[in-house]
Amino acid sequence: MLAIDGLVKQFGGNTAVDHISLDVRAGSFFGIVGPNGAGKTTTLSMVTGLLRPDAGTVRINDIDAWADPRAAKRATGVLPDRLRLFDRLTGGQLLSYSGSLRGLDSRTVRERSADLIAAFGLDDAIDRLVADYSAGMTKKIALACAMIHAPRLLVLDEPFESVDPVSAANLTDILERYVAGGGTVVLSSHGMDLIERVCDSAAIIVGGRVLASGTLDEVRAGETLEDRFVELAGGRQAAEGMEWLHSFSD
Ligand SMILES: Nc1ncnc2c1ncn2[C@@H]1O[C@H](COP(=O)(O)OP(=O)(O)OP(=O)(O)O)[C@@H](O)[C@H]1O
Repeated sequence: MLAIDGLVKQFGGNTAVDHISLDVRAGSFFGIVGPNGAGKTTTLSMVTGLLRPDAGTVRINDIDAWADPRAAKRATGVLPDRLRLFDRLTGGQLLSYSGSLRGLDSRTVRERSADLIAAFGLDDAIDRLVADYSAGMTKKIALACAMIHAPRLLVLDEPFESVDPVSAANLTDILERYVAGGGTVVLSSHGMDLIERVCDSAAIIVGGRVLASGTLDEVRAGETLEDRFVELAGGRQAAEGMEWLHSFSD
C-alpha cells in the first residue's frame, strides 16, 4: 500500500532523513516510533506531499506520489504535525469544507459528517468555532476531516497527542474498524503501550535511519517495545548534574 524507498532530506548540513525505506502492506496498522528529532515528521511529510524529498521515492497504492500527486492525495488522508486549520469555521463547517474540497456532493458530505461527528463524540462542539476547541478536540475534528473522503491510507502524525484516555480509546476503536474494513494506517507516536496494543507492524527510526522494522514481534525481538526502543535509541541517560535544582529558590 505504501512503499518508501531511499528517502533523503537534508536541512542545511543536517541530514534529517537518511535513506529511509519502509514497506507497509494494505490492511496494516503500522506504527513509527523514534526519539525527538529522529526524522519521523520529516518522513511523513515527504510521504504526504508536504515536503519534497532530496532523493528517494514514495509509492501509494502503486502511484508515484511525487510524479502523480493528485492521484496519490485522493488515496490518502492526512493528519499533519502542527496542523493549521481554518479555525474561524465551526467544526461542522470545517467538515463540510473538507468534504467539498475532496469533491464529495453535499448529500454525501452531510451523511458522512453526521457519522463522523457521532463517532468522534463531537456533537456538542460542532457549532462552535474550531479556534475555541481544546487541543484534543482539534485533533479529533482534524482526523474526522482526514477521513471524510474514505481514503485507502491514513497517515497520522501523533494522532493521540493531547487526547484524553477515553477519547484515545474511542479513536483507536475507529481506526481499528477502519483497518478491519481494509484501510491502512501509518501513525507516529511516543505512546509505546498504545503502539504495542493496536499496531501489527512498526518501525524504530533513530537519527534519520530505520534501525528496526517489520511485524511487532520482529521489532520487539523478545523485549517490550519500550526496552527495544530505548536500547536502539542509545540507552537511558543518567540524570546527573543540576544539583542547583535542589537548592530551591526560597
Ligand atoms: N524545516 C526545518 N528546517 C530545519 N531543520 C528541520 C526542519 N524540520 C525538521 N528539521 C530537523 O530535522 C530533524 C528531524 O526532525 P523531525 O521533526 O522530523 O523529528 P521527529 O522525529 O518528528 O521529532 P519529534 O518526536 O520531536 O516530533 C531535527 O533535527 C529537526 O531539527
